[in-house]
Amino acid sequence: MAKKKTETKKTPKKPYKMPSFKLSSQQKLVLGSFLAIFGILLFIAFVSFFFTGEADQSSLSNFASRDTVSKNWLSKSGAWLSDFFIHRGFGISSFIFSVLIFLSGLYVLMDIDKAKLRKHWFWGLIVIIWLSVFFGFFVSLNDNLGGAIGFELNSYLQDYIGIIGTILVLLFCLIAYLAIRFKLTFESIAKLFSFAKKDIKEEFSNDEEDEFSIAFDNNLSVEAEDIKSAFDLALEAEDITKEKVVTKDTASKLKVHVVADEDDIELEALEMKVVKVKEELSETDNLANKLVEDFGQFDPTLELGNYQFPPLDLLTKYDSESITINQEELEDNKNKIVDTLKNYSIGIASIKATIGPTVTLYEIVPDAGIRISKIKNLEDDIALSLSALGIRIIAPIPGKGTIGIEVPNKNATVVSMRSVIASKRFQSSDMQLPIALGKTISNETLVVDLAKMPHLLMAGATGQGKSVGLNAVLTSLLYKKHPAEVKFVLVDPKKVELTLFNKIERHYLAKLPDSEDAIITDNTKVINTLNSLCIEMDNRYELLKNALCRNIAEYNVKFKARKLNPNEGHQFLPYIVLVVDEFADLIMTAGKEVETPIARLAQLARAIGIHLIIATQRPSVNVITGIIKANFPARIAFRVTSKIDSRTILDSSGADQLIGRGDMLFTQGNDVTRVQCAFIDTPEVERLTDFIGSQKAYPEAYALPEYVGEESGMSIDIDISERDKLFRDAAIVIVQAQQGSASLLQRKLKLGYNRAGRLIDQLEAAGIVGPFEGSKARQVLITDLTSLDKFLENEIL
Ligand SMILES: Nc1ncnc2c1ncn2[C@@H]1O[C@H](COP(=O)(O)OP(=O)(O)OP(=O)(O)O)[C@@H](O)[C@H]1O
Repeated sequence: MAKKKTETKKTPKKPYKMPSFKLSSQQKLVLGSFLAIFGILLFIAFVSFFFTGEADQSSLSNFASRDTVSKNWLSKSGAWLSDFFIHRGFGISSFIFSVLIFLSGLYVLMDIDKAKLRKHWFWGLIVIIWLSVFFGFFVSLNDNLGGAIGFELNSYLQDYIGIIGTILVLLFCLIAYLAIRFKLTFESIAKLFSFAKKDIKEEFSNDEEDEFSIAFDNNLSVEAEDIKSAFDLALEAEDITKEKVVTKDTASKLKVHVVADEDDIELEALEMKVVKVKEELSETDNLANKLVEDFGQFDPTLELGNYQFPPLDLLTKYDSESITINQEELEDNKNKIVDTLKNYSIGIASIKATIGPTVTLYEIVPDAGIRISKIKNLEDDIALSLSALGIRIIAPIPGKGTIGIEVPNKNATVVSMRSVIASKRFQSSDMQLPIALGKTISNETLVVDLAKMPHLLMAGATGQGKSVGLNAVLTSLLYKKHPAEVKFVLVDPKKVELTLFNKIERHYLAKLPDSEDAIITDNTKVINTLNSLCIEMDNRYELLKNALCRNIAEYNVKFKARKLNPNEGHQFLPYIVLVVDEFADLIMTAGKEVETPIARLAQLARAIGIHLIIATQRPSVNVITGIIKANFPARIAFRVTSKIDSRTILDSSGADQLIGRGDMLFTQGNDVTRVQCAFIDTPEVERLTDFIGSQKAYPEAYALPEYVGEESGMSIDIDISERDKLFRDAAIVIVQAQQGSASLLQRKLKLGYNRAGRLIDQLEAAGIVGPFEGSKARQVLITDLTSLDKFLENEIL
């Protein structure tokens, strides 16, 4: 058993990745034209060699001397190269080299998929060798036909298998080549010979019957009618269901053997071979393979092919970055912890310190028999004795069997954005949406995948590092993702926090088609954007459904492999990250109208690549509601002022004991990790957005689907005859209460939300209530019941 366990623990070896050599467009132009021209030069030199080769023999030995003259059209170099390739190499087949080199140049110039080029080289080399061995037979005619290599290989083969053997080996190679390269089969050769036979058969069959190939026994001619009915009979006998459509293709492969008696034309036996129809799917597959072969995989980054990812230098290196170990402080804290615990008669078996960027973790193993809850209760006493804020006791540390006491360092170190972006963990991560959040207490960079979270909730009191945290998230994505791969929808009611990202509007932002600003600062517009995202979500689900994919990653892989037809609406789908700063403000002003689409997106959008990040400085239960919490398992808590706030965010206390300035607790649903958030200052964000913004961009920001909201003043035309039966009652309720709200109708008429909503729409169309006004109830346009009666009577007239 034990052995088994150790075996399973072995970490799998990482597959070796080939280094990729990506050439810039300029390099491609230089290399491509060099190869193409070199190919042409070789060709000219080779042609010339057959006229001037003999005369140039003597010049070859004096290549270095300037006085030696060569007759080759490309002079001494031409003479030398053609002697090397033709005379000493592969003979006449060396011409293929010049073609292959020229072709390579074209492939590089036009940036065509290299897989096809490799194929050309592979088969080209095989043909070169075969031809030179073949021409080796004719060395007596001209030794340049097969070249030295062809001659040597030929005579080598002859020494071992003789002339006949060599010819047969060459013949076999030729057949193998034709079979593999041109998919030649024995049947296709046989087909060539069967044309004459077919002509004879056609005499016995009319138009329909030439779909069958018929073999007659006893050379008997059977009427076409009979054959057809026999065929039908056979279909019935074999109980082939009607749905099985036998295509013309299949039918042509059907063979009906009819055995008939000499005097009687009755059919005795019927043998039928049904060839299965090829699945339609594999046909698109083959087409896709061919497309990929011809054009390579679809590259979504092609439109901004020259886009340069931001360099690390844009981010600042801070002086106080490296952790300095203050031995005195460590010793002092240790003594205080030990003494305090001793005062409560808690003995310690061992103590260990791990120094993090902002806090040091003291891990203690208490003496046997000590209750853990006893230590946990001493939190305040230990804090008092250490005279420090932000002490957190983790009892026990999950998975370790020790008790942790986190004590803030006197001099906290800054975790720079630069250091986390430069970390190997971030650079080599192959996550879909990697985010470098900061450093853990053991000083390791914490990199998480937003796509897996799948949404993130950030909360904390004001001034504790939320905005910096949001910037860190956005920066991580900007450093790792191409503009084609991710789009942001930014909502910033504070109007100042995210403005810098305006510069990258046409690279990375998404917006509604008719809106001017990509960053949404107006709360009423947020509702439109959220609803538009819901439409985008529904559209994407439709695309995924049609493509038979379960998630966006699968879909994009399929699209890149050219298995999805853009004419059917398929397109490469970028991830969409919705960032809402100050969520509380939104909920306060728009309430349900915001919560409903947010909840819908949070529940459903994970598979189709829409991820939400919402930040709030007011972590109260009416902002972070149950529905929001249920859909945001990944949460970040910066410092908050009360235990209740901490519980609201994390479902546990702890955030109230943080020290601020980016000190945070992160959870993805289970363990809570203390992390020092990476710090990025406004000038750094500015440099970053300037760098990206100065590059070539898309003509427009990514367009979200249009959403026509109720508040857009669109008049709803509803036919009187289509009105709800309760229309009159609803109108009376509304006019009596002088309050146009759907919830009032729900209560008074005991209706569901949808029906009440429809009634309000109809009342608006009739002109009884005014248009939608955000969170306020609609205005009632009719003042009393008498006017209402008159109004409705006039309507009927
Ligand atoms: N990760 C960090 N490392 C060091 N200092 C930080 C960090 N994060 C924030 N700070 C400090 O805290 C200050 C406030 O941060 P920030 O503006 O992000 O707070 P906030 O929570 O967004 O506040 P508000 O809600 O008022 O916008 C920053 O100016 C910075 O000095």
